[in-house]
Amino acid sequence: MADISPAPSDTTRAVITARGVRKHYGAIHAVDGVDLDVREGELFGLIGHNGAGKSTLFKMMLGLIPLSAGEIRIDGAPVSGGDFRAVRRKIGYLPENVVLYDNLTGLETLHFFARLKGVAGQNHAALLERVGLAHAARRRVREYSKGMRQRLGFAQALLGQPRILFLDEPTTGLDPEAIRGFYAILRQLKSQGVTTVITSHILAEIQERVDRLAIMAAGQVQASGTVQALREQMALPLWFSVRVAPEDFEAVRAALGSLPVGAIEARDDHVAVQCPREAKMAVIAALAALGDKVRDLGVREPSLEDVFFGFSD
Ligand SMILES: Nc1ncnc2c1ncn2[C@@H]1O[C@H](COP(=O)(O)OP(=O)(O)OP(=O)(O)O)[C@@H](O)[C@H]1O
Repeated sequence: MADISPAPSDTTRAVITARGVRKHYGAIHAVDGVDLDVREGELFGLIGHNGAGKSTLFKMMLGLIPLSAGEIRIDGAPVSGGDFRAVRRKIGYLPENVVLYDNLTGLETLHFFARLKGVAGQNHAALLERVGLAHAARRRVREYSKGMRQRLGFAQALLGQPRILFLDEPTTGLDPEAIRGFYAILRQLKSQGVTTVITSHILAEIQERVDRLAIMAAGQVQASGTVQALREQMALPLWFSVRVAPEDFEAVRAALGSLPVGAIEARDDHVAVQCPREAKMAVIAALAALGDKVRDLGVREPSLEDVFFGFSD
């Protein structure tokens, strides 16, 4: 399901800023000079190979581990400064491996985390219902499935109605329906101005849903922007799928003969045409001139996976 709410404009204030951020563990440069701005109300994706530095960057943004160099500000406050305590209360965090206590029920878990976070006055039963766990509120976590644990982890991140959410691989273990429900909640939160940073390895899931994203590799941001901007920056070709009768395959070739298209491959009931973005409209015009011979036409944009491999390899 595509996110149809508008992306925050370029002028929206940055809630998270990172400048020259580094984290070294001895000789390992886990994060190696990251500059990043995340705007208020934005749903921002952070993607990268295993070990690219995403979780380390998250932990620094949360003030959980010190920076080796650089500066991160959340809501204007440096994460290493005294003012960050107050900002910390506005942040919700779902770690990659959320630690839950098997002997507690779902409700008790939320009470426990609420005390730990110092937030009171929230209806925990309603929060469990929001993440689809109302039926399991009084069951012990030891009886929870992987997806239920993940939902409970998400619920704890939402305690205290945070304005900024850091979610590290939040959809791991969720079934497709739960993933939809999860993003529906993120959209609601976004409409209330909540800023969310999310990591995921499931690129197909993230590409339709984030406003902007950053691709990390070897501790650095290789590229950032909207999925469409990254596609254009990579100048990856599109693919047309032109459905025609086999006897008309040659007519398609001939119609495209003078255009700067790439591969033209005849398949079962269609011709696949690789096309640079700038030739897209000329190709459509040439195919339209074939009239009824063209029975159907599809265009496949490069996927986020194509873009990802282009930037991260
Ligand atoms: N406490 C630590 N001590 C030493 N090296 C570490 C530590 N934490 C992370 N690293 C190293 O830093 C690099 C980045 O790790 P990080 O966990 O940030 O990657 P990631 O992008 O979150 O990976 P994944 O997608 O697998 O979760 C890796 O090489 C990792 O081994």
